[in-house]
Amino acid sequence: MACLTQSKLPVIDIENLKPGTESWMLGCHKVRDALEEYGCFMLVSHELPQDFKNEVYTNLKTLFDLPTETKMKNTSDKPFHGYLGPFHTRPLYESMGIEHATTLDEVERLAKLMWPSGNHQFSKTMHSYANLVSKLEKQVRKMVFESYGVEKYHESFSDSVSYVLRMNKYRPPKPEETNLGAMIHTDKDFVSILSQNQIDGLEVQIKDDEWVSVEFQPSSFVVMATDAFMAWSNGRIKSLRHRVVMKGKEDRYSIALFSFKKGIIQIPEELVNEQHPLRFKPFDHFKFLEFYAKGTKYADERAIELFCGI
Ligand SMILES: O=C(O)CCC(=O)C(=O)O
Ligand SMILES: [Fe+2]
Repeated sequence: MACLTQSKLPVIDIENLKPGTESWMLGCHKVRDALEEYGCFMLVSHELPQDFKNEVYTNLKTLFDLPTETKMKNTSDKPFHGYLGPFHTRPLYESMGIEHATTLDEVERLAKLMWPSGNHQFSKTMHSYANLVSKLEKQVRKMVFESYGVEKYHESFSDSVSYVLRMNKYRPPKPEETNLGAMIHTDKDFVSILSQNQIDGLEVQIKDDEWVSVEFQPSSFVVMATDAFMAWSNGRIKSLRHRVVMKGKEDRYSIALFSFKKGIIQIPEELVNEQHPLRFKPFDHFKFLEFYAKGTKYADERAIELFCGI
């Protein structure tokens, strides 16, 4: 049985670091070390003041309080991009995706589907949130690229990134029901950045058999490495296994910003050498998502090994 501890994850403040300075480079190495060793870290950001966070989560509650038929109107050609309702294997969970959430028109498109005359407050708030977090995502990626000495690939990579904002709600279990909100999995995007309302429930596997329950610090996000980030790093970065376990009697809300690279992800040749022979073939990120959605054997990092491992 896995042992559960409350030990803290690395906490890294990446604000006010200027590229080119010594403190920036130190930060780059801290971020990379955390992702290699833990597959995640707690990112402190003062750009998420409590008032704004309250507004974001008030809007989330309004969204999930809508009738199921309304929420189901949000569909997408891409797997895991639309509305996902409760399911017999995960009865506590429902989730709504916004594709290209950093574009106001796209957030308004969802709002018009949900409310007859749109919802200006919702659109404005969620669009600001997506933009704020996408800046953090871009900075984290830049810092990792720099730490590996492959920053020359960062700009063109960023030009082909698209973001999905995935809003999640977990209700507490009824007696006799499972308390598992989300089963053990690794994420399939590139970098995931997660925040939550005040209800904890996220658990991460930091060593082979050690599960840690995450206590979010005020004004913080959890940054998670994914299968695609692991493959890009030629296996150096750890794809984080995680799950959600509901403990209390209150609803839990969380929001993940997922980055996807349109087209092919190449493993930088600089990351291949004698100690690190090439482990993954170049792969199409959205094709990997489709492969996973069709139902592979594994919900964890073994999925990408099957898809493009050497
Ligand atoms: O709600 C959480 O804390 C985790 C969500 C998650 O793992 C996901 O959306 O992939
Ligand atoms: Fe996840």
